[in-house]
Amino acid sequence: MTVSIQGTPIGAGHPVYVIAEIGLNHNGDVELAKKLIDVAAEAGAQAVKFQKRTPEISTPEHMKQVPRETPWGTMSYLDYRYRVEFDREQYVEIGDYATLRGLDWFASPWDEPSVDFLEDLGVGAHKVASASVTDHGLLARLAQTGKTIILSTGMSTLQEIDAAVEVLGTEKLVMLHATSTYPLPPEEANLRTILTLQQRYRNVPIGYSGHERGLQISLAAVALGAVAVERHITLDRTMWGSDHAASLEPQGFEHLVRDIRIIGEAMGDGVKRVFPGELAPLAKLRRVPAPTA
Ligand SMILES: C=C(OP(=O)(O)O)C(=O)O
Repeated sequence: MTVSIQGTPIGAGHPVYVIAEIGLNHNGDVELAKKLIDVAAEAGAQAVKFQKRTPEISTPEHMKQVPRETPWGTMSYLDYRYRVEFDREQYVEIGDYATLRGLDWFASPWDEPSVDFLEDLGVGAHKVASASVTDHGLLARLAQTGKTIILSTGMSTLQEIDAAVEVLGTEKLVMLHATSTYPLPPEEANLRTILTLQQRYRNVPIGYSGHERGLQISLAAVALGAVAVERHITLDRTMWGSDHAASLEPQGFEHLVRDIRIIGEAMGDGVKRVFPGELAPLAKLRRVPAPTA
C-alpha cells in the first residue's frame, strides 16, 4: 500500500521517505531553522518537520509554572514554550524556504488550533507525535483535513494505537514505530515491532522515528522494511535545548541518508535470479554446469 505527500509516494518499492525533524531545535530562531533546512536538503532528505503548539492548551497544567533555565533567563515552562514558537509570518518564511530547497514541510500539531494554523499555511501532511496518540479530539480534527497523516507510536500500547487508527482511518495513514526514550538505548528500540505493526496494519506503510545516538538502529529499521525514517537534526549536539543531544549533526545526517539509499537499493525485490554481474564469475568458477532438463 502506498500513500503520498505532495506527490511523493511512501511505501514498499519506493525510496525510503526521510524526514528531518527540526522540531524545536531552531530554538525560536528563523535563521537557525533555515540552516537546518539546508542540512536536510543537502543530505537528500524528502521532508523537514516542525512542532506546532498553542502553549496555553498543549502544556500540561502541572508543568506550566515549573521554572526553566533558558538562554533568555529563568522563566516558567509555559513562557519558555511561547518563546520557542514561530508565528504565522515566520512559518511562511521557513515553509517557503523549505519549498525552495525542494523539500516537503509539515509539523506535528500538539492541539486542535495548531491544526487550523497549519491548514491555513497549506501544509502537505500532518504528523501525530507519540504524546498525542490518545488525543482523539486532535486525531478527529486531523482526519477531517483529508491530508496524509503520519502517526508515531512511542509510549503507546497496541490497544491505544488501534483506537487511534479507528479515528484516523487507514486510507491516508503512515505509521512510525517509535520508543520515546531520549536518547534511546538499543535494548528499548525493539525493532521487531516494525514487523508486528506490518502484520497488524496490513494496508498501512510502516516506518520508524528514532531517538537513538548514531545511525545503526535507523539503518536496521530500513533493513526490516521501514518505508519512512524520521530523525532529529541539529547543527551542534551540545546546543541548549531538550532534543539537541539525541539529534544527528549535519555529517551524521548526510551519512544516514546516504546509507538508507544504499540499503534501499540493496534490499531488491526478493525474486531469486542470476544477475548479469554474476555471469563472468559463473563462467570462470562453476565446474559442474546445471543438468539440462
Ligand atoms: C515528538 C514527535 O514525534 P515522535 O513521537 O515520533 O518522536 C513529534 O513529531 O513532535
